[in-house]
Amino acid sequence: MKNEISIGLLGFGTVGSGVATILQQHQKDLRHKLGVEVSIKKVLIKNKNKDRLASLEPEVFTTDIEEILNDPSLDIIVEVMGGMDEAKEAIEKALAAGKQVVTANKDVMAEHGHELLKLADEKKCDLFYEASVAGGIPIIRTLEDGLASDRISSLMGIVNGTTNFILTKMKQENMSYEDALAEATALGYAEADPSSDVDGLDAARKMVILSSLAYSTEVHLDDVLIRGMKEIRDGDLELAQGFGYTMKMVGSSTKDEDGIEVAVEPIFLPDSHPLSSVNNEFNAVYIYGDAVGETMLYGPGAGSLPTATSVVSDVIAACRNILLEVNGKRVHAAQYERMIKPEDSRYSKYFHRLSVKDEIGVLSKLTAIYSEHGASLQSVKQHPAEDDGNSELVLLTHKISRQQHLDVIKELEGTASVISHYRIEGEESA
Ligand SMILES: NC(=O)C1=CN([C@@H]2O[C@H](COP(=O)(O)OP(=O)(O)OC[C@H]3O[C@@H](n4cnc5c(N)ncnc54)[C@H](OP(=O)(O)O)[C@@H]3O)[C@@H](O)[C@H]2O)C=CC1
Ligand SMILES: N[C@@H](CC=O)C(=O)O
Ligand code: NA
Repeated sequence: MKNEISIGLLGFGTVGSGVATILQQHQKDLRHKLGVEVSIKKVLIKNKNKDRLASLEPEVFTTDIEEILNDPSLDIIVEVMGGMDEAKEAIEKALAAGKQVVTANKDVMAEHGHELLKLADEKKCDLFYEASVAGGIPIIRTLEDGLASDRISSLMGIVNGTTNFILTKMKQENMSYEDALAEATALGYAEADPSSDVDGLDAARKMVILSSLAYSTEVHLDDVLIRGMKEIRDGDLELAQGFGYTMKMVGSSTKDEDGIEVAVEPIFLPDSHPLSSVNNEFNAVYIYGDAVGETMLYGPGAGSLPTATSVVSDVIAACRNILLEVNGKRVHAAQYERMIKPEDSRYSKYFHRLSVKDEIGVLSKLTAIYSEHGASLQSVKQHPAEDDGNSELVLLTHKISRQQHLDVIKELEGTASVISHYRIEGEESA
């Protein structure tokens, strides 16, 4: 029986230093929970001269990844270095060497998770990745364990802390997009390349991970419809508010007999929707299970200690399995064939904001386009003409297919200029 479990930590930045802090500060509790000592024996860094957010003995640090991956005394490799190829290779090597792996890397898990989990199964090793989605929220564990008895039919989440922080600051404090992004970066929420936050890729990766798990099928990044924050125009947040909606960057996925649809986009959420009041860097995931009905998990989606909480919980799970000698026993193989829904069977209400020449007959020309495509309108609002003789029209549709929405937008371009358009969440009565 082991009396000590040793960790090799790949990365000592925002998350890695949080992992060290929690392991140090909660050492007594961990010893009580596990009955053994858990300690960090080696840490990979790039730059030996950097100031660190947590302190460890200087001799644990190395810039040579092989020194960690080839160390037979290490039981668990914690990958919090980020990036793609090197991190993926490190996870593969660690699994090949029979080590348990914990990662916070959604880039790797979204794009290579299926093959890495298969490798973990073959090598009878654990590969845990709770921190990869919604930092401090135990969402992976909830889908794998808490809701294991149910069939999930939809998931909706605010799964990117940076974009939620930016939208909150813009709405509540009238902050500019640039200032809000700079603050999110300074607070350690944004990715090394924040374009993956604001362009929706980070959230899309998280939705791939969640949807694959929730529906027990392979979901690929190409399957996700992605629209980023660049689609948002000045005045859109206020317009949303005027109609009783809140603009949020939301990841959504549903499964029915036509297949799965997954999207990440700025959408209009009714103010009464539970996700509308999730602000700043907080995340929340709203789940609908056939048996359980609605549930929602809420918490910090990014940041050093919240994310490290999930990483260390995965370490604890791996330690328990080591002590019971049951690592690598989870079933990861997908149960269902991958089936993605076509555009013409994805239904929603839409918001269309147009700029039109303020002249006689323009409104009837526009509404005729909607009728031709079988898209019925819930409301039409016209704003007075500006000095340039153009006025703005805001149209809300009833539920139409995404294909109808795209066809209408394309055809409108001859008669009007489309300023912005968004999906509206909710039923007709919202
Ligand atoms: N920050 C957050 O809130 C969250 C992050 N994540 C994920 O966690 C992972 C880590 O993120 P975060 O801690 O923010 O990243 P940081 O950039 O803060 O830290 C990365 C660490 O890895 C080290 N590192 C990176 N590449 C190399 C390399 N090639 N060789 C040696 N060392 C290397 C860096 O070394 P050095 O310090 O010397 O530069 C640094 O210590 C990422 O996958 C991220 O997506 C997940 C959820 C939330
Ligand atoms: N950049 C990410 C960090 C956590 O995954 C975010 O903003 O959510
Ligand atoms: Na999580």
